[in-house]
Amino acid sequence: MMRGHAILTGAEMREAEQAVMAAGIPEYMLMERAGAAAAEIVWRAGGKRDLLVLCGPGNNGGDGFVIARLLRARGVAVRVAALGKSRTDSSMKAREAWGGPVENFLDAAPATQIVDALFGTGLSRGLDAEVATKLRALAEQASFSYALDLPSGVQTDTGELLSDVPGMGVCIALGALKPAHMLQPAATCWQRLVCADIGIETSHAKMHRLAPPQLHRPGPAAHKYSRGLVAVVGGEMAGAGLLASQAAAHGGSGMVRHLVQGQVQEGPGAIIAERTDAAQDVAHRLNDGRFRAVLAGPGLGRGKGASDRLTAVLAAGHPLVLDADALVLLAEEGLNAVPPGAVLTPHEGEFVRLFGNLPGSKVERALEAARRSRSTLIYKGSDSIVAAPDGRAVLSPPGSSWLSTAGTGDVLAGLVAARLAVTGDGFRAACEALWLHAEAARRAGAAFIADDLLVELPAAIASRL
Ligand SMILES: NC(=O)C1=CN([C@@H]2O[C@H](COP(=O)(O)OP(=O)(O)OC[C@H]3O[C@@H](n4cnc5c(N)ncnc54)[C@H](OP(=O)(O)O)[C@@H]3O)[C@@H](O)[C@H]2O)[C@@H](O)CC1
Ligand SMILES: [K+]
Repeated sequence: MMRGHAILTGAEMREAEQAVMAAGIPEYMLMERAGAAAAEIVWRAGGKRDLLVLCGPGNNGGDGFVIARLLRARGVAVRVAALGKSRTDSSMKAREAWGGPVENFLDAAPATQIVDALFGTGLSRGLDAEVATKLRALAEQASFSYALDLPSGVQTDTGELLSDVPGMGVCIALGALKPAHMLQPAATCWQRLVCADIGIETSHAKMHRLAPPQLHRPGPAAHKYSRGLVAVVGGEMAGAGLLASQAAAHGGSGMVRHLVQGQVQEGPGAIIAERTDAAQDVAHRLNDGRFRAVLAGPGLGRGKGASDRLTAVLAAGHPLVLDADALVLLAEEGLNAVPPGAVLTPHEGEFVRLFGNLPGSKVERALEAARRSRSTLIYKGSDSIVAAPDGRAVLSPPGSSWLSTAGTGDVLAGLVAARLAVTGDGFRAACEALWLHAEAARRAGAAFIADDLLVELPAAIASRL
């Protein structure tokens, strides 16, 4: 599976920094590297436009002093404004090396470009109101704005805004991404995110950014069963099951059986729709060892009949994808009913019903829920997370906000089932499905409906072969 950029928490970042220092590289050298990498990004974007660097008391401010010095050397008209004294050894050293005038932050006049180097991973509370107000004013008056490591006011591990945070142009993550670079509301505080490599070791990271998957075309001996047979167990609302079935069919599986409740509706000829009104009918159809994935939830309903259908699904012994109403029903039955290795796809409301109000960041909640349910989780939202019981997590960058429309969840669930049938690996299937779903949305443009995503799926898949 292709790995995206590593994501480290604030504490993991400090550990990684310690490891680099233990290998003989002093902290100040890391600061020089961070400043040089960021200065290069600012130089490429803004060239010789006048620049104001806003420096805080810690090492984030120290990085700012390095940027100021390096860009002054390139002929940029640089001013520096600081929020009090520099308090760490490295930031004092960087300030000394700058050697130029340092204005008082609250009195600083605007500039065409600003670098926010007030606080990074060491932010411990929200900014004082007058500091936040001044930062917003300077950001709004600038044509180019850069947040160093994180915009000041953003909590590193949770993505919360501890005080008002202005919109920034570029966020320059240092050494590795942090959870806040992927999580809401922080992840919408900038237009562009770049990660500067400063030689921090990240190969041990358990969290990564969602990467474009590496997909494979079917081999010459492939047939419909070898490519993966999927069952979609529908229920009271036929449309949702049909959408999920179509997504499962377009997601690369070999064949889809749609177990319908009530009249069989008109749908694509490639999908085999079978009327299975009673739970025993579902159980009977699922008694087939060729199924590689069974999806239940979209349009299932929440009454006794739906509950009985779900019981048949849980007992069938196939790899499962459980979504929507299946999750609501499971919240009543309890997590013990979920066979290990399933993929669960809750949005916020379904998540809380299933797992209650867990503490911690969205990533921590996702990982705890994966552990408790012994399942892979896609914790959906504009910052979707894939979490595994073994502690791995993949965080999705913000995608198209047009996905907030009816039926897109059904499409995602169908895609997960397809990829599970193809790969046999729930975590991988969840990541591939999430990426393909986001890519289909990107290709669909704006104001699309869920059905439009289906049309874009073949091209989205073709782009990753
Ligand atoms: N780790 C790495 O590998 C590398 C890290 N690098 C850089 O270091 C950055 C982290 O540096 P850092 O730990 O010194 O923390 P930083 O964000 O500068 O602030 C801490 C200071 O601010 C203060 N303070 C906090 N909140 C406040 C508030 N609301 N209002 C007022 N004060 C507040 C806090 O005081 P205290 O909380 O103790 O009261 C403390 O004095 C990181 O983001 C990256 O840029 C790179 O140089 C190289 C490699
Ligand atoms: K910052």
